[in-house]
Amino acid sequence: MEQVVPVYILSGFLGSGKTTLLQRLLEHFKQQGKRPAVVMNELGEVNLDGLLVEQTVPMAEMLGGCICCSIRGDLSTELATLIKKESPDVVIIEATGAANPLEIVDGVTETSLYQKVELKSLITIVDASHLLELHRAQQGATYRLMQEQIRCASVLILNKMDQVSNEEAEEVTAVLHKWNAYAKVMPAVRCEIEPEVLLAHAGGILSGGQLEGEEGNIEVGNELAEGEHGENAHGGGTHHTHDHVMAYTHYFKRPVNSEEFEQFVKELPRDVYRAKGIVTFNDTSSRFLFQFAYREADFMKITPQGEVPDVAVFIGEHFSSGELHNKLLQLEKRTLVRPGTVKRSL
Ligand SMILES: Nc1nc2c(ncn2[C@@H]2O[C@H](COP(=O)(O)OP(=O)(O)OP(=O)(O)O)[C@@H](O)[C@H]2O)c(=O)[nH]1
Repeated sequence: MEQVVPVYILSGFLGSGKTTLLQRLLEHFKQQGKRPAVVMNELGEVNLDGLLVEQTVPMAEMLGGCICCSIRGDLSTELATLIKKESPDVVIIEATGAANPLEIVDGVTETSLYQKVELKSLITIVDASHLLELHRAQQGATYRLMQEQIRCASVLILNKMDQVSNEEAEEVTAVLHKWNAYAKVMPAVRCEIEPEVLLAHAGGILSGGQLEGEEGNIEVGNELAEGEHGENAHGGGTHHTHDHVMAYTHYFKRPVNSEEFEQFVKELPRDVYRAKGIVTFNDTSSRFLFQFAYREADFMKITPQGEVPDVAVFIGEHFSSGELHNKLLQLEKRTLVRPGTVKRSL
């Protein structure tokens, strides 16, 4: 008889730590002798997170849009095809950080109509200090989206605890309990949680109906229905677009100077809250994967398998992609004028 394939959804705002957790879970399943597969959704046109996942892991990539909006209909088809082709023991879906998780729940449940899948849990990862800052400001589309991701979760990972004080940790934990009284809250640094413990707590997805019924108990329960989030035509009546979120993908034509690039990343406009990419510098010997999340940048040496272009993706709200484009072009031009600068190691 056909096995029922368990499916886990990883939700959480951009840069909160979804890929970090994905890597841990994949390792765990493999140690158990299981064959995991991944559905990965990125707002940009290239799957940079995918490069951090071992090539032996079967993966369906949904690029250039968000599962919950523009390419939502594809999720159930992609999931079904992946299961048919690869016969995995378990599937993990990593949504874009901008996704409304209830729409993904819908997609997975749709798949279960023609394929034996069981949605096991929706794990939401929260960047502790980012949430705290937004909660103190009490406004903005990002704040409301995070709230939605937290409310839908069956388990919550309060990540990046290394960046908050004890008092702040208490304050942000209280916010999570207030918004979602049902989910277990697990504090973590780099999502370091015993997978068995995490998966044991990861039951009981809240359905849209349940959420509606519970709104009276939850602070600012229906805020997502207002403001920048408009209804769209997908049907179901509760879908909210997030057209305030935009992504700019830049393909580099030539290497850039590492110090100038670091400076450029440091000076990114505040409305760019996430960036990542692969760059070749003219003054280092290796290529680098760079990450920028909540104003922190990180550079890692990388040797990508196969043909991977030099590319950077910027995600944020209402920023000028033209301005970024011009600045990057200038960096590229400058290295044309000043070739062969001193080698440095990052
Ligand atoms: N200081 C700190 N950094 C972390 C922690 N967890 C993850 N990071 C870093 O935060 C950045 C983003 O982590 P990811 O796991 O890529 O986040 P993500 O949610 O997959 O990001 P998107 O795919 O853009 O939505 C990376 O540079 C991580 O190394 C943590 O607990 N503390």
